[in-house]
Amino acid sequence: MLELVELSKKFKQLYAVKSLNMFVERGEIIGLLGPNGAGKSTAISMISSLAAPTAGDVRFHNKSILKNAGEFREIVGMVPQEIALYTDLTAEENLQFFGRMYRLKGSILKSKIEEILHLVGLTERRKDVVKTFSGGMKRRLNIGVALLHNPELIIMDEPTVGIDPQSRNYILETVKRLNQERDMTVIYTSHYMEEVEFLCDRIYIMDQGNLIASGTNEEIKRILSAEKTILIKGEQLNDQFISSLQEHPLVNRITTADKQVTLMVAKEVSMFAELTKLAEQAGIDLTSVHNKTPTLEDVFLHLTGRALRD
Ligand SMILES: Nc1ncnc2c1ncn2[C@@H]1O[C@H](COP(=O)(O)OP(=O)(O)OP(=O)(O)O)[C@@H](O)[C@H]1O
Repeated sequence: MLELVELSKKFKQLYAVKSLNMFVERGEIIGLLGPNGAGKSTAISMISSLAAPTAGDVRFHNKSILKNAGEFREIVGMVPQEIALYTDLTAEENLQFFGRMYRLKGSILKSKIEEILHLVGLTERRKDVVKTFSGGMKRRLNIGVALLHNPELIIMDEPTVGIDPQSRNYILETVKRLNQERDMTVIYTSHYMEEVEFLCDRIYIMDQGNLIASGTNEEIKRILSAEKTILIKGEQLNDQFISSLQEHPLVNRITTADKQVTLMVAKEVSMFAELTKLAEQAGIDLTSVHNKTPTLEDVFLHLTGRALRD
């Protein structure tokens, strides 16, 4: 359905996106995962024909969208990171306004608005002006606007950043429903790996403009088949303990967070006795040590040596 071919965008000396290849089949939910600045927004601005590539092509049903941007916009819905709504208008008035821009009118527009208000859970707040809405409600309405013209493909740029957990769950469930009930194809960007794990059939992981891994959840996690992750918890994990692990020959990688340390070691390595000894030497108590099921976050750490949320 959609194919990116060696797609690149350069800003002065910096490649925001470098030679990105990607394909999307009809009915898939594709995740584009990466930390801030990875190039996700730049990639989807090119996909939605809002920005011109420096090199490469975007093909939709085998046709370059670079030459057919107008036609392509009719079949794609874009949910930008920034909220694009009129805050002095009500939810319903916003939908009417954007609906007319898509040349919808009369009873068709009316029933479409009913359907969308219901879909994004805002029927009861339809008459309220948008400036009284929470961040999550604004984002839900923003998604509604992108769905007005029945797009075949919807592209969402980090739609859950900075909103309350309830709205976040609502949005995730709505995306799933759109996909399952209406066979909508979705490209979903995020730096939350758990969202992408929950939603997506296939995932592309980007870092600093480059594609560093792609595949299904399981395929990507198989990258870690030679390693395992150990999660260590303790009340006072001091500098001595952490540096003894950083310098340890059996430890491939380490990340630290409040009261916990995560190690990546070769699959066959058992660190238990070693950890007890190092804790004793550092004069601390460990509250728990256990092997962790790998996550996409671990894959990212493995591939880049940095945490996804740095
Ligand atoms: N218009 C621009 N001019 C110059 N540099 C830009 C421009 N837009 C993006 N960049 C740079 O390109 C890189 C990729 O940015 P982009 O916004 O695509 O990343 P992202 O993965 O979407 O991150 P975020 O989650 O913060 O939106 C960054 O280094 C950014 O500073």
